[in-house]
Amino acid sequence: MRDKLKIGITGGIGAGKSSVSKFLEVLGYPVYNADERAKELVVADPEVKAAIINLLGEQAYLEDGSYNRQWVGQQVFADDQLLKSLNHIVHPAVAKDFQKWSGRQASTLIFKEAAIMLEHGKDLVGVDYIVAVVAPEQERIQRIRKRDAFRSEAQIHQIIRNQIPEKDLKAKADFLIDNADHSAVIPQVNSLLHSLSRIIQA
Ligand SMILES: CC(C)(COP(=O)(O)OP(=O)(O)OC[C@H]1O[C@@H](n2cnc3c(N)ncnc32)[C@H](O)[C@@H]1O)[C@@H](O)C(=O)NCCC(=O)NCCS
Ligand SMILES: Nc1ncnc2c1ncn2[C@@H]1O[C@H](COP(=O)(O)OP(=O)(O)OP(=O)(O)O)[C@@H](O)[C@H]1O
Repeated sequence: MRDKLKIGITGGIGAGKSSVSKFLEVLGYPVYNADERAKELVVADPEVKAAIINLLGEQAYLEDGSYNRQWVGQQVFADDQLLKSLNHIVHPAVAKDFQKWSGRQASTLIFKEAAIMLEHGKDLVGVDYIVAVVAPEQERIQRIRKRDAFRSEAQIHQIIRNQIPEKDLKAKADFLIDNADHSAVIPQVNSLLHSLSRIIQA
């Protein structure tokens, strides 16, 4: 019997990580959203903020101190090296923050949602198993065009190019959730929870 099981939820842009995470939250499970927390930490953590300004310049922040996401996104998604350097600053801070957060959770089963996960390995990300949410690339592009009107189609392709290819994601993940437009996700999440509860009780 395990005292805590940490599960990573990952997937490419528009695959449906947040939709699956929201469903888990509705069921009462704690979910740490790494993408959201990263955007808070780049403002709240003075060391992270200084390192980002050193990397990208003052323009990374707006006059009111908020993170200039749109501008930063334009810079880093078009430049692999710059994205790597930004990851190098942000990811260790997120890993530390996740560790603190998980220590505060009473639940046996907790989740961490993040875009970047299999690129780093389970140990570094601090999870025991990884769930990949997948959907066909064309459907993902259509969803993002609808959700993020400010993003050009070129940027969506740049982001996809910077994420792990779906065939590698499928091969490396411990569990898969197929979130194609017409697939039923809720029964898959229920079956995942059933498998995880068996692991906890083993
Ligand atoms: C580059 C930033 C400013 C863009 O912000 P913006 O609000 O425009 O986009 P958003 O965060 O919604 O991301 C858009 C898509 O790109 C994906 N994405 C985000 N960061 C990365 C990354 N480092 N590598 C690959 N894909 C990424 C997201 O999952 C999403 O699918 C922001 O994503 C960022 O600071 N990323 C670096 C930190 C990071 O790696 N976060 C994710 C995991 S901790
Ligand atoms: N099965 C589905 N059919 C149609 N639209 C969907 C489906 N699942 C999610 N969407 C929509 O697609 C968009 C992307 O979903 P979601 O935000 O959950 O993906 P994500 O993997 O978290 O994306 P990102 O990496 O960009 O944060 C959202 O607008 C969501 O409402």
